[in-house]
Amino acid sequence: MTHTLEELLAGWITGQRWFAGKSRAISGLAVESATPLPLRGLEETRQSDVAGSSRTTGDQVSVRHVVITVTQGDAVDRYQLLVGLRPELPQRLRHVAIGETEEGFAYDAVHDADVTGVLLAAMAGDADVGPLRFRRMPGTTIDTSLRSLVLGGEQSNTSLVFGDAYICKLFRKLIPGVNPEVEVVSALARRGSHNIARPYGWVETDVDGQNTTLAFVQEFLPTASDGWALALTSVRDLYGSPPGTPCCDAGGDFAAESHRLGMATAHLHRQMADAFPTSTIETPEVKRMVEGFRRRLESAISEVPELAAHAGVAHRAFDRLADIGRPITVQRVHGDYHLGQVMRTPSEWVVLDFEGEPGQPLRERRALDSPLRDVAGMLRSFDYAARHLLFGRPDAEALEPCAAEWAERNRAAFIAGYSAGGGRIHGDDAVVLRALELSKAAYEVVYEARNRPTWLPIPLAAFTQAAR
Ligand SMILES: Nc1ncnc2c1ncn2[C@@H]1O[C@H](COP(=O)(O)OP(=O)(O)O)[C@@H](O)[C@H]1O
Ligand SMILES: O=P(O)(O)O[C@H]1O[C@H](CO)[C@@H](O[C@H]2O[C@H](CO)[C@@H](O)[C@H](O)[C@H]2O)[C@H](O)[C@H]1O
Repeated sequence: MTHTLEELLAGWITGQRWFAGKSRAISGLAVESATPLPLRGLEETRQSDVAGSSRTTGDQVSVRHVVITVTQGDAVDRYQLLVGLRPELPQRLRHVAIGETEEGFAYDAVHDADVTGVLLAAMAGDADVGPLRFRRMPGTTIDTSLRSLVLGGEQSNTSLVFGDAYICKLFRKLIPGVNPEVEVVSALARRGSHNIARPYGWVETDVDGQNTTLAFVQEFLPTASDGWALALTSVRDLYGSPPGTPCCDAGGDFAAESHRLGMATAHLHRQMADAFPTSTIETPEVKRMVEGFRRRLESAISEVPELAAHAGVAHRAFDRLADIGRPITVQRVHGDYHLGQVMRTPSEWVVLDFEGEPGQPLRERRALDSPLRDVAGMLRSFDYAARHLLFGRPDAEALEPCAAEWAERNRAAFIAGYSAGGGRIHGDDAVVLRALELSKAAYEVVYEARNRPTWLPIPLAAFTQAAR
């Protein structure tokens, strides 16, 4: 029996890791637009590029870019999909089937390397396809012959890696407006920054009358390792060393890398300050910012009541910031800075994912903020790296001082690197940093409670440490 695409999608979408509304029932799902993508051009490119290849797209395959609206109670969210249609689904695509429609078998075409090249081809040609605008970054050329694989392990977006040259991130949930990632990375690329992955192009359309980013293609860094994995290797080395070994003597000390990362962060902040407006906020605005921190804390407590026991230390830190009595410099920042967002290439630290904190409104994610917000984010991340590996270890309590020492050593190295790179941290900036760290920890408490409850002790420990 065949179904409409809407009926099929309502069942299928709840099983997708990027679908943000898993906890609520779907009361309506509608296809807002379905734009056929031009595979014929792709086929011609492929056939000339890959002579003798069996990878033909064939006339019987079609792919549509589909925007759906999903209604859940009062909330109406938009998501984008690439829906493929084939008369029959080959074995390799059965795991991504959506279901049988009158037009054929529908499937999630991001997994179909025979057709995803259309994204690169359209971008290379600066094509307008119905309401979709594919754009190539001026000054770049795009190899349209590469085949894609979906990167595993993602949550809110889907990334396709083409060959080992490009990574194309599809922003699944559509938030009207230009994605900060495209905005920031493009601006930094124009300034010749070495600390970003080179942008190649993007896809945009109008949503609610606003130019809205659908996808972004950047250089893929095939030989780079992410900061989180590197830091964990260092922590593992330390925990595997004979008891009493100081961090600096354990194999795999990370402090020199943390220092370099601090320098790279300062350079990036300088480049962002050059590329976008900067300002200062005076006492009334500082107080308003602090009120925002308090609201975040209260809302975190309502979701995770055990945080209430730690509210005192946070409020004291917020009071000190409210009374700082001097203006605070603000600029565009990364906004969700942590070790999983940075990659070490053989020559540089490269920073990814300039989207800001997921779930925050676009206006807030683009707002000018203290660059120390990013410093605070990374400091929290060192704490996470040190403590995460204590979970489930019988000797966790004995290792606790090691964890604290590793985190402190790397936090200090990062701050020293940040200053050496020209980042401003002195005098009472410690007051700003502390408040920002505890506000971030409150965000993390909610993040962990919702996503990884077993990790909740990590951000909670930030409050006990601050009380010491
Ligand atoms: N340019 C890149 N080169 C290599 N790997 C990348 C690149 N961009 C992202 N990745 C990998 O994909 C992961 C998720 O990327 P990210 O931009 O943080 O996506 P998300 O917004 O879904 O968190 C990163 O942790 C990294 O492992
Ligand atoms: O990378 P995302 O933009 O999806 O960020 C979200 O997920 C992060 C977890 O992957 C989360 O980061 C927290 O966990 C990290 C370890 O996994 C740790 O290094 C970070 O310091 C900690 O905040 C991030 O907060 C969230 O927005």
